[in-house]
Order: sequence, then structure tokens, then C-alpha cells
Amino acid sequence: MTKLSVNINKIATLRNSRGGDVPNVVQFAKDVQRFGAEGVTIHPRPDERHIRYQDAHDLKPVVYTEYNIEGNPIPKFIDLVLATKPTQVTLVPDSIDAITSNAGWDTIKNKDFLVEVIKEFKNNGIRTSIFVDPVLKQIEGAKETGTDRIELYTEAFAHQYSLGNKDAVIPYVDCAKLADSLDLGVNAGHDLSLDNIEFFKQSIPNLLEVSIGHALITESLYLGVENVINMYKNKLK
Ligand SMILES: CC(=O)[C@@H](O)[C@H](O)COP(=O)(O)O
Ligand SMILES: NCC(=O)COP(=O)(O)O
Repeated sequence: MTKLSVNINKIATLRNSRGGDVPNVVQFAKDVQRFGAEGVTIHPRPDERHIRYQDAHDLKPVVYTEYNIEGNPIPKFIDLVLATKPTQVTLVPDSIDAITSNAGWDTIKNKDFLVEVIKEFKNNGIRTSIFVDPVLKQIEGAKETGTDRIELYTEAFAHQYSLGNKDAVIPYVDCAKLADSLDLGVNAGHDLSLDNIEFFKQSIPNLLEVSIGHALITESLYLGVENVINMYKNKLK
């Protein structure tokens, strides 16, 4: 079975747009778990434009499923992860001004750095995952870092799949097979959605976990809007 971890960044974006505390990210994390999510993912960015570092602390006592914190391991992020001790830390090589994650690690070039930070997290009992493009030599490089898992960056697959190109999954299948043979766990994320998730999952049997945010929150709005409009209309009769 593949675990679904819900990325709640977008809930924090909505909250921050008005100030205040609506919607409440802690309540949302409680609710997604009550509805069946098997994990909660956050990706605090240095500018705290959505999830704030304080949110990571506030979520710790309520996330009883898998708590996954993603981000670029700058010193401030490393301190946050060591203080909150999530189930898993996913290392992502974001540039400081990136709108969203847009590339995986060069695991060969950054080997020494990754070995060092991964060792520190693992010594603190935190499972590690590193965000990678679906490139075989990057998976081999990931193995050399000592990480427990990789997260396959699925943006390219999602885009190509939306254009009808199902073969776009092939590099992901090859990388997942290689990871399996190297005893690396396989996660995936970015732009996964109700449209593409079933095909992706069926193509990759050893997929342990997906983290989904942008599409899942958007779909929740669309699938809920009819119901909410009717609730307002009833109150306005
Ligand atoms: C690593 C990854 O693909 C996601 O964590 C994604 O980057 C979410 O971050 P934003 O919500 O800031 O786009
Ligand atoms: N690691 C991927 C993630 O957490 C969510 O990415 P997206 O679904 O918001 O594109």
C-alpha cells in the first residue's frame, strides 16, 4: 500500500492572506488524519510565506500519523527539524526565491554535504528522504549519501501525462526499480493529482508514500463548493 501524506502548505497560504488564524492549520492537520490521511507534510520556506517555523512546532503534538518536514537543509531548517523530530525529513535543494520546488538534488556533486546532514538526522532517529529527478545516476548517488529513501520529483511526469504522454512514467519506473535493488525506499511528489495518481501508483508497485498538496486542496475546493453554496442558500431562505 502507498501512504497518502497531505501537504498543508496551501492551508497556511490561505490563513496568511488575511492574517488571523482561519483556516487553522493545526485543526486541518487533525481533520485530514481523521479523514484517513496517513501523513502530514509541511514545507516551510525561509520567507515563511506559507508554513511558519512556529507551525512546525505546533503541529508536532497533533500529527499522530507520519510527520514529514520538507526543505532545504540550511542551518535554520536543520535546527527546526532536530527540535521537532518528525518521522521523516525530506531534503529539497530549493533556491531561496523559488516559487515552488523545481529540481531534485545533484546527489553526486552534493554528496559530502548530503552525507553529513543525513548522518545528523539519522543519529537523531529521523528517517531521511532526498528529492531527486528520475535519473538513474542520481539514484545511485542517493544511495551513496546514506539516505533511507528518495522522493521522485514528479512534475515532469504530471505535465507529460496531462498531454497524453503515458510513456513519461518510464524513467520513474526504472528509477524505482533501481532504488528497490539498492534497498532505498521510494516516495514521490509534486503535481500529483486525482487525474494522474492511479496510473502512477499502478506503474510503481514499490511506491511507499506520496505527498500531495496543491492539487488535493484545489480538488477539495471544487468538490466541496456545490455543497457549501447550498448550505448558504438554505440559511438565506
Ligand atoms: C518538494 C515538493 O515538491 C513540495 O514540497 C512542493 O515544493 C511544495 O512546496 P510549495 O507549497 O511551496 O509549492
Ligand atoms: N513533496 C511534494 C509535496 O509535498 C506536494 O507537492 P504538490 O502536490 O503541492 O505539488
